[in-house]
Amino acid sequence: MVKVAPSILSANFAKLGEEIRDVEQGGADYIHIDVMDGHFVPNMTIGPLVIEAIRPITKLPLDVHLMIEHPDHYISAFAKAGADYLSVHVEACPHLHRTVHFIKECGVKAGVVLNPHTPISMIEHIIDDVDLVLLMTVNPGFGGQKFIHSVLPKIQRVAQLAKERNLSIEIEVDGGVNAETARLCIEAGANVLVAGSAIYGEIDRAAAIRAIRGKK
Ligand SMILES: O=C(CO)[C@H](O)[C@H](O)COP(=O)(O)O
Ligand SMILES: [Co+2]
Repeated sequence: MVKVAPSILSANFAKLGEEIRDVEQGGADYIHIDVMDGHFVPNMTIGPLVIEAIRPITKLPLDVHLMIEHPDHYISAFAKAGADYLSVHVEACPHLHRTVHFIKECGVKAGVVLNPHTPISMIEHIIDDVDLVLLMTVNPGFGGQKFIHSVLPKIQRVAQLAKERNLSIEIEVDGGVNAETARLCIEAGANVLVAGSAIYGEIDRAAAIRAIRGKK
């Protein structure tokens, strides 16, 4: 079953509540929230306060993508704010095992994220402990970028690892996802598709979500 996670990065922040309700009514499965610190990535977005404000306005799980240095310092704040999934970049976590287990101790599902150039071998010894693997198909920091096709074999490799080890993890893809690239990701084995501009750039968000899911 393919899930769609609209990224609010491309939403109108002046009416964020309405923008979230719109995609919930349009059939979204998760709300994807991009947290950027201006250090790990060259852009700044939102913190726990905004997540706390969003929490009561939707029943959907909040899928929080941390693009920040020293994520351990902020994990409990994001957990208290109402995150359902907290995903950290392996490139930002020298003690990834500790970080993943700290997320779980905070009562939140744990995800690990790989930049386009980062090999799957980086998560071979942690994949059994996580709930979600997120593969970046753009270099993180901005919405509206072009999908990097060379990540597709990495999706296949994660799907293969999950099968070999009998893991029921979410395999999520983020960056440049539209109806056409979504199809390639699903074929490669992804089951959660993040999309910002391809959903919030359209007037009919329900139709955009259906198109990404591969339904008319
Ligand atoms: O993590 C992200 C960027 O770092 C965003 O989730 C992603 O870019 C979504 O935007 P789009 O679908 O427009 O590429
Ligand atoms: Co993201």
